[in-house]
Amino acid sequence: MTTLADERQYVETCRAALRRMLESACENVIAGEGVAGDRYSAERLGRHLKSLAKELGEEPGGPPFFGRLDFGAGEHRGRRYYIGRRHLTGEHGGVPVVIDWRAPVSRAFYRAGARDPLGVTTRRRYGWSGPSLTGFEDEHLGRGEQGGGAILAAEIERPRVGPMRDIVATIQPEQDELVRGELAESVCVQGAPGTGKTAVGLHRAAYLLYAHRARLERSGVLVLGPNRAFIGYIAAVLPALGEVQVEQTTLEELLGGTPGSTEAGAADSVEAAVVKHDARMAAVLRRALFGRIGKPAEPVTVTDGAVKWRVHEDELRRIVDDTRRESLPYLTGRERVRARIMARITRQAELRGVTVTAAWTKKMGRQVTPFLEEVWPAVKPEQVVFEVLSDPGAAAATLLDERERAAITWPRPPRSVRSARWTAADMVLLDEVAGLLERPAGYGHVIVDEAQDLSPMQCRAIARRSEHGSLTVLGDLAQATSPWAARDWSAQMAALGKPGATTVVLSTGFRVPAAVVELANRLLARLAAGVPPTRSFRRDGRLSVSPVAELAPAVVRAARAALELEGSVGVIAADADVAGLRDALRDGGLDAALVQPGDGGAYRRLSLVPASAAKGLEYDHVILAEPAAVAEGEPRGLNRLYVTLTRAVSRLEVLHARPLPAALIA
Ligand SMILES: Nc1ncnc2c1ncn2[C@@H]1O[C@H](COP(=O)(O)OP(=O)(O)OP(=O)(O)O)[C@@H](O)[C@H]1O
Repeated sequence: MTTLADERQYVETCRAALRRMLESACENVIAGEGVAGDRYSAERLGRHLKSLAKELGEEPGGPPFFGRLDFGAGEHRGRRYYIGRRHLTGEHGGVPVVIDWRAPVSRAFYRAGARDPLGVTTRRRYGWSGPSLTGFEDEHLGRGEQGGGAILAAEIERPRVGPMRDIVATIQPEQDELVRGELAESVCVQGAPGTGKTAVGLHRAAYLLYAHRARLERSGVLVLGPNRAFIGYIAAVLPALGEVQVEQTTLEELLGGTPGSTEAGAADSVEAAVVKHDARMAAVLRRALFGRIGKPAEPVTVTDGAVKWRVHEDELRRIVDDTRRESLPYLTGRERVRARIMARITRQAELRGVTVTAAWTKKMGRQVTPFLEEVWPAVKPEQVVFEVLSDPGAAAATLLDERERAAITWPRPPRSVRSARWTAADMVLLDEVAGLLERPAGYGHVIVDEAQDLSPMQCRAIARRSEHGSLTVLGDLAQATSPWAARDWSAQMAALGKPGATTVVLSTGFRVPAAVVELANRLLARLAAGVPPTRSFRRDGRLSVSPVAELAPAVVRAARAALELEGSVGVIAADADVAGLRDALRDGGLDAALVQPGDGGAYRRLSLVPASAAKGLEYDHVILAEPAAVAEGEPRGLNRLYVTLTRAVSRLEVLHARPLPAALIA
């Protein structure tokens, strides 16, 4: 047994360890900069040490640990470990004073229970107020006692005041199993709102980088979210865990679009977008690209000045046909044809006694280019998509019906490729062609959030980048709002290139209070998503549903009252109602940040959120203005309503001037 005073003393030991690590990292930066040897490794070492020094320097006041394990049996019998966000090295590089939460021994902190204590006699959790240790709670697992006490509940129920934070202190066993899953295994997580899918995905990235650092630093880890606002919300979690090398972006940006550019630029009709996102477009584009390959009709002749060498058209036809059958990327195939022609020419030259040098081969190879341009022409993705959207006739015949072909045809084709304005769906088509031309560089691991909304063509873009890596796919079929959304996970995982991947269901919610969950669950039957209802971990929270005479003044009053309380406030409304509410809030003297999908946004206590941008976000207090308008706003309006009902952490206030949607009335 240790007292609070002992534990506070240990905090000082940890802070001293942190200071020592910082000093030695700074010294090493200086030493590292003077390292002899090659400049590349000196620079790399310097960069690594500098970022370590910066990281350490940024966290001197933070809690150095959040838990403790006392082992009474097994490999660690008689040992005590403090668990924190990072290893803190002991004096003279001795036993660490704090163990990283990702280390193998820390697993017991998350998984041990009274039924299977994993050798742990006591698990201790600490409560902190800023940098000060305020208390602790013990579970004597060895004596069969288990129960998340007040500290655990307080951490899960604390008001949200800024962007998303890490959950390392309170990861639950079913979440931990996913976080520490094998790198090679792709997994799909179906989870109700607030079950921690996003949190699990981010912590999994941090865990994998710890467990497979060398490999993943080379191949890369990518986190894909639905929009910029969401990425802005989650962006600080991984850096807070010491991981700054994970690329976090939206699919749109990954494929070369700039945030929000498509809203400002060209847009598709729903009909056109639905066809462009259909898997058959992959076959259309393949045909449009590979249809360029022609039949050789004349021999290839090259000369070194003295002698002419020739490859006959029959031979050329065989080369082209054989290469086509190999199903290589288009440009690789083109170079393979060149190499095979050159092999024939080289053999002839050698038989004639010519000494074949690299310069000779290069010179002859260049003379094959006109033939290739004729028979296997180089092309850019823009050219292929331009042709298909100008006239899908030949490429789409038999693949798309007449109406579908008409839907994707440009009403007024741009004069040239260069003047074309591409829509978001076109960017996916361009990426498909780029992938047919050359294989893109992939990632070691890709984490895909809100994956239920991905189209078959978007899935292919991700599959191309994770062909040799693995995937963590996170989503909720009940929150599917796109016209092409997934209906079941096995098909979606197959589209993502990982057929047969396991699907794990999470159903305990950590965000939404029980009363709010009960209201949202009423919609589930109507959504026919085949997912189980959520159970809430939380017993706190408040729900009110109030009819009002006039919406805007009621929203302003509610927002003003909510700002008196602690935590963030989000006003969520149908997209069409946002402009009016914005004016009303401004006239009422309230400064609300407008959340836009394409914009990472600055954090303010009061946010105004169009329903279409609410996915993945959360606010302590949510004012949902006119649910009927949200439900009517789009074909999958009830799914959208389900999303908006599940954004509240502590309080949901539903205000309606019109009758509530029938599906919401029990
Ligand atoms: N084990 C946990 N301990 C503390 N907080 C948790 C835990 N798991 C999840 N949370 C919190 O619950 C909230 C919801 O988590 P998260 O956003 O990851 O859920 P989600 O399943 O992605 O939700 P949605 O489907 O609505 O996007 C977050 O604030 C997260 O920090």
